[in-house]
Formats: sequence, structure tokens, C-alpha cells
Amino acid sequence: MTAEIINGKEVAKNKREELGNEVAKLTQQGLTPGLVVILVGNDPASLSYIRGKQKAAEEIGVHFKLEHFEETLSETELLDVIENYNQDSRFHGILVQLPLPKHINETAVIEKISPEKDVDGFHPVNVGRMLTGQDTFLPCTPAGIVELLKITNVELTGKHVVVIGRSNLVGKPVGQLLLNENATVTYCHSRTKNLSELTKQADILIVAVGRANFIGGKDIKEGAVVIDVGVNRLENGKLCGDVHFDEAKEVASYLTPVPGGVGPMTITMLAHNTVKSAKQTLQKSHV
Ligand SMILES: Nc1nc(=O)c2c([nH]1)NC[C@@H]1CN(c3ccc(C(=O)N[C@@H](CCC(=O)O)C(=O)O)cc3)C=[N+]21
Repeated sequence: MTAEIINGKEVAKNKREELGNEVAKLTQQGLTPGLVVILVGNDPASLSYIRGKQKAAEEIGVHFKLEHFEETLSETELLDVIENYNQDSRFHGILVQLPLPKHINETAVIEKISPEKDVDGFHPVNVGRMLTGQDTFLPCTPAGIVELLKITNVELTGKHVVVIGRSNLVGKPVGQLLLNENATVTYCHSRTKNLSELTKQADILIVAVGRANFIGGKDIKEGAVVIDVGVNRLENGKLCGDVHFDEAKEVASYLTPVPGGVGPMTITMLAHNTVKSAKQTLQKSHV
């Protein structure tokens, strides 16, 4: 079998066009959605991701601001910055770029962001709402993966989804979202025994481990849908996924590429959440 390649870049572009129309309408009503991204330090990967987020936001018409601080910013100072943006009605979304420097407690920071502006969907209130299937800000990468799966028209109900990786950002929430879509979900991680036996049972295999070419053709069931969440920068500067693309292509029915798969959807879902947040303030001001 030769897999159909899921063009995340294209799906994301179409979604951004729709979002652009929505933002134009909101702006006419005097409400321009605003997103502030807070970066502490100068991690080159973070700077590169943020440029992508800025480009997508501005293309859609979302007002974008980058708050860039030195590595030495204290946790108290950062919490104060977040508090100011919690109060600032020009901004409907607040994203603190992760990872943070070691002297800052990530949990404290995430909990400081108002759940109403938490466009990453990382605040425990929003995680809880997601878990219980309520309407909320869904975390961007998992939500983008569900959109990509829906594009394939593959039925999710009753399918065996195997997720490799159990991070709070990707692995755990993507499994929950697919459980909410009536899939049967298995989580695998670094301590899992006989990983390949499990991955070979997957109708849908989601790989988020952060190791280049971790999954090969022999780990994949014929006809499976394979979603590669890896973003591994190789020594030659090229970006590479967690899945061995050329091998997987021969076995899978659908496969996401890296770059051009999940990444562009992540960025687009962030803009989606920002627009959603702006619309919610509109609803609140009318009651
Ligand atoms: N608070 C927070 N929220 C995040 O959502 C968040 C974060 N912190 N920290 C880092 C990770 C990583 N992440 C990516 C976003 C886009 C691409 C992306 O667009 N990738 C392109 C390639 C980009 C390139 O060439 O560098 C692609 O796959 O086609 C990748 C990775 C968001 N993250």
C-alpha cells in the first residue's frame, strides 16, 4: 500500500481563510481578536515557532503582540505580567511559550493564566472541561490532529488508537479527545513493554516521542493511519518526524509529513482559539 499524504499545510491554509472571514466580521463590529505570546529567554526553536504563530495570526487579522523577556526574569515578575494581561481587554488569548527557564515553576505560570484566555488549553480548568467533554479551549496540537483525522473521513468510532507519548501537551490530551470521539485508546510510553506489538495493533497510530525515525515500517499495521507529531531538528538543519517517512509510506493508508503535517495545524488552532475567546467576550457583554 502507498499512503495518501495528509497535507496539513493545505488544510491549515483553508482553515485560516475561514478564520480570516470571521475576524473580518468581528473587526467590523469593533472587536479585533488579540493574542499575546510571552517568551522568556532566547531559545532559537521557540523563536522560530513564535514567528510561525505571529505569521498565522496576522494573516487572519488577529492582533499579535510578543512580550519578550530576558532569561533572568523572575517567576514573580512573570506572574505579574500575566496578571496584567488577564485584566487587559485588548487581548483575548495569552500564551506563555514553553519550555520556561528552570527557575520558573511551569505549573504556577499555567495556573496564573485566566482560563477564559488560556488559548493553549493547558490550565487545569480547561483540561478538566476537555476530559469531561465540555465546550472549552482544546489544546492546539491535539485539536489539530483531530481535524486532520476528520479530513480523511476515516471513521473514528470503535477504532483502536495507539498513542505513543504521555506528555500533558500532546500525548495525554490527544488520547482523551479521541476517546471523546468513541475510539478505543491505548497509551504507550518509555516504560511500555513490547511496544511494537502494541503499535502493530493500531488502526490509528499517533507518535509524539521526540526521537527521529523512532517508528519504522515494521511497527505499523498495513492500512493504518499514521500521525507524526515529532519535530526533530537534525544536524544538517533539516526537520524530521518521529516516524520513518519512506518506510511508513509503504504500509500506511494515510500519513502526515514533517514538516507540513501537524505543525501548521497547531499554529492554526491557536488562532482558532483566540477567535473563539474573542467571540465569547462578545456573548458575555450581551447578557
Ligand atoms: N505554550 C506553548 N504552546 C505551544 O503550542 C508550544 C509551546 N508552548 N512550545 C513548543 C511547542 C512546539 N510547537 C510547534 C508549533 C508549530 C510547529 C510548526 O509549525 N512546524 C512546522 C515547521 C516549522 C519549522 O520549519 O521550524 C511544520 O511542522 O511544518 C512546530 C511546533 C508549539 N508548541
